[in-house]
Amino acid sequence: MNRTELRFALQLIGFLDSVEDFEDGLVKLRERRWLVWHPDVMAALFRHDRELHHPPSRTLSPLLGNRSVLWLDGEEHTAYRRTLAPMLRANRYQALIDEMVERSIAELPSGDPVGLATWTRKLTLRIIGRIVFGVADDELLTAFSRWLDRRLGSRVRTLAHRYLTPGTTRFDPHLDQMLLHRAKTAEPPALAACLPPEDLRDQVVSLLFAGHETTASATAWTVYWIDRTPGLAEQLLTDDRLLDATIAESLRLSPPAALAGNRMSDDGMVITPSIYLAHRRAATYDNPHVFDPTRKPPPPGGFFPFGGGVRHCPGKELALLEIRTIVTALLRHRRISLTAPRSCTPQLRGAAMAPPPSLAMVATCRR
Ligand code: HEM
Repeated sequence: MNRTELRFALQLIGFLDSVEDFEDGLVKLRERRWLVWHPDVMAALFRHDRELHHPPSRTLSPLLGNRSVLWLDGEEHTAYRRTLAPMLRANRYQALIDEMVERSIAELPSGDPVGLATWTRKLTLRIIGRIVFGVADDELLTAFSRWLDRRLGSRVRTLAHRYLTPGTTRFDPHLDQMLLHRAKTAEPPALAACLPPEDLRDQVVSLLFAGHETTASATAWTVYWIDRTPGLAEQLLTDDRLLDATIAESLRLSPPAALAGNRMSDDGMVITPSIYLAHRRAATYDNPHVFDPTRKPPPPGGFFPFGGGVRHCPGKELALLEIRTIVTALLRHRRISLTAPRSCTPQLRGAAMAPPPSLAMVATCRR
């Protein structure tokens, strides 16, 4: 590994910040591997995505398994996406999400701090757990979170998991057994009943993982930006379009996934799209570091928090519905303030950017 790749691997956000001003919007990481974020290159890449390969992530494949949807390719991938699409349609789950959000907010202590990202992670995992299994099982989800946290719960753990014993499978047989039992006994129309039985473990783990980490971070970042913007919380109570613009602007400035999945050409050239850098490009956005929900829409290839091409996130609408529902309910029922909003360096969990665990929310009941 050369110096550039080492910095990219060990200090992802620091490295991305250091190349932010590269006008070409691309940087060579090593021979035949490029990091790209120029909007024209991104738009072309996503247009030709079907012709490219999608190699497994070195960090995630030992956890999610080799048969995860995240790196299935070709016809298998297309068929799997076709099965998944109707099961992830957001409007099927509005009532379920409303109920779970109301319950989680009612459980919040009034006036006492709770870790913001920890709370959103627990709630979004409960929601995707119900969607996948059809029933609530907090014990199983707690065991799943613990297993994931041991591997990706901090930057140090992510790096240790990735580089100390690279490629070693990190399944937990006991947890897998519990997940498979739950998935096999799921009542239709729960999602697990529609998954291919031969890859069930890898697909269940992938959906639980992809379906909550990013949504939890996006929700927490949205609450963070609302807290940092005087007067915004009150405006959002009556302006739904401003709420959607606020969520979009939070996804721009604090994208939960700093990178989209690697793409590889037939001759082995690897391209890593950087969502983080595309969203901060000065030639694309005026004052890119300023949070401004009234911005005009970005050009094609300039905004892609959910990735793009044939791998674009199938949970996008579901995620946006969750974020909208959680933020609206929080603002309606509670007066929110954050305890450490100025020291908010993102925490890396895998390639996901979450607010640090020290960022706490105080949610006082509205009278
Ligand atoms: C704010 C929340 C979310 C963000 C920012 C996000 C972001 C992403 C990104 C960047 C990718 C990679 C796309 C690419 O390589 O071009 C992806 C893939 C994926 N996401 Fe999401 N995601 C979110 C929520 C969800 C939810 C709720 C689900 C529900 C299960 C989900 C399921 C998936 C799956 C299965 C893939 C793999 C798709 C494939 O490779 O074909 N995501 N997501």
